[in-house]
Amino acid sequence: MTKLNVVMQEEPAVAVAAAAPTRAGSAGANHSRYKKFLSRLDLSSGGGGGKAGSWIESMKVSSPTHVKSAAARAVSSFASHDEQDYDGWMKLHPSALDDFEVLAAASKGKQIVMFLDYDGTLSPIVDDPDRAFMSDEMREAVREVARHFPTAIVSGRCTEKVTSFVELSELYYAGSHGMDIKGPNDGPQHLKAKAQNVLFQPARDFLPMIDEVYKRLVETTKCIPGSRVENNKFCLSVHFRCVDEKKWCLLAEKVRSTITDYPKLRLTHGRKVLEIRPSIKWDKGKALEFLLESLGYDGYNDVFPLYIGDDRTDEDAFKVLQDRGQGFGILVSTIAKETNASFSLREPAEVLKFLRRIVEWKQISMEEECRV
Ligand SMILES: O=P(O)(O)OC[C@H]1O[C@H](O[C@H]2O[C@H](CO)[C@@H](O)[C@H](O)[C@H]2O)[C@H](O)[C@@H](O)[C@@H]1O
Repeated sequence: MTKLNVVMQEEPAVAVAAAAPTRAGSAGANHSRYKKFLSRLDLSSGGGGGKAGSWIESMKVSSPTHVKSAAARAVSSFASHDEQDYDGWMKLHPSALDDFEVLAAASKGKQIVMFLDYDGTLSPIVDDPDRAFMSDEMREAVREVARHFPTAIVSGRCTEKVTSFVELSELYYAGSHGMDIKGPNDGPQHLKAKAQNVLFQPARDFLPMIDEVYKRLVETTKCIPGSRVENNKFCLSVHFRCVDEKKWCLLAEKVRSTITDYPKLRLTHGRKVLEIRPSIKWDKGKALEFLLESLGYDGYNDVFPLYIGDDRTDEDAFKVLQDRGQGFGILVSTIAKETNASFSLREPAEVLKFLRRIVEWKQISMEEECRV
């Protein structure tokens, strides 16, 4: 994994503190507030802590005083602001648009299977999670992708919610961070036939517990303006995007004290969101493997999975691809971040361009094959 001047997305201030002394004052304040917030969660110990020690670790890595790796120093020694750091990072994680030909050549003769995260990948990040709609252009691009390649949406949201946003019945959906997998109801015949078998819910036993914790969290956090608890069926999201930073520690404390009573749950985090989920060995990476197997591609060398995502939870899927040496992960990010992805795209608008490009490329390849 590349070690760089790593920052956690949604914490640009930390990066700024490292790179732009002029803004270091407010960045430093932000950073220490965030550290306090994390320590309130006491994530490194049991009682719902789970793997959150790695969360604390990533805070340390993103700290301005963290000693950079040799690679990071080589890349960023000349850097004096964020954009230069990003340019260095881009050399290691090139744009999937600029290097499209490289990516396409690597997939030549192989079956591409497309995996797409939803929030921050297909739809822009907005304050209200209920209004994170994808554009009609994006929907059309995903529809076209699914006409050419088996396609799955892999999201932290519950399957019903993300399906209602995407509105394409020909896709696979792996909601609740991959804990609720459904096959297409519609679409090309070859997908429909295989999809009949696809319905997997490894955390079914947790449903009553998740419901109970949801009610408790709604109650305990209601005094914190802007906070919001989202029931994602097999997991929960506690949003703090609209919470005054001064109240983050209080929110953290309330979440921590609630889930201490549930040692079978663990806490992770995403973009201004705390995520509570069952402590089972299941994540977006496992969901990707499950879907590849369901599609009949297990042990099949000529498959080329592409996974596009923006969040920490997508790293599990990038890691699976890296370990299998198959396909590529593409990270959506405007900042340099530690990642297992090979390529990058800056934002959903670039994802749209990439999806259109890959369809166009596939159509041209098919025409060429017909001519031969
Ligand atoms: O795996 P994803 O599809 O990326 O889902 C992850 C979380 O996404 C949503 O929250 C994020 O997007 C919201 C809308 O733009 C934003 O307000 C929030 O701050 C982000 O964290 C979703 O609401 C969560 O339930 C998902 O876990």
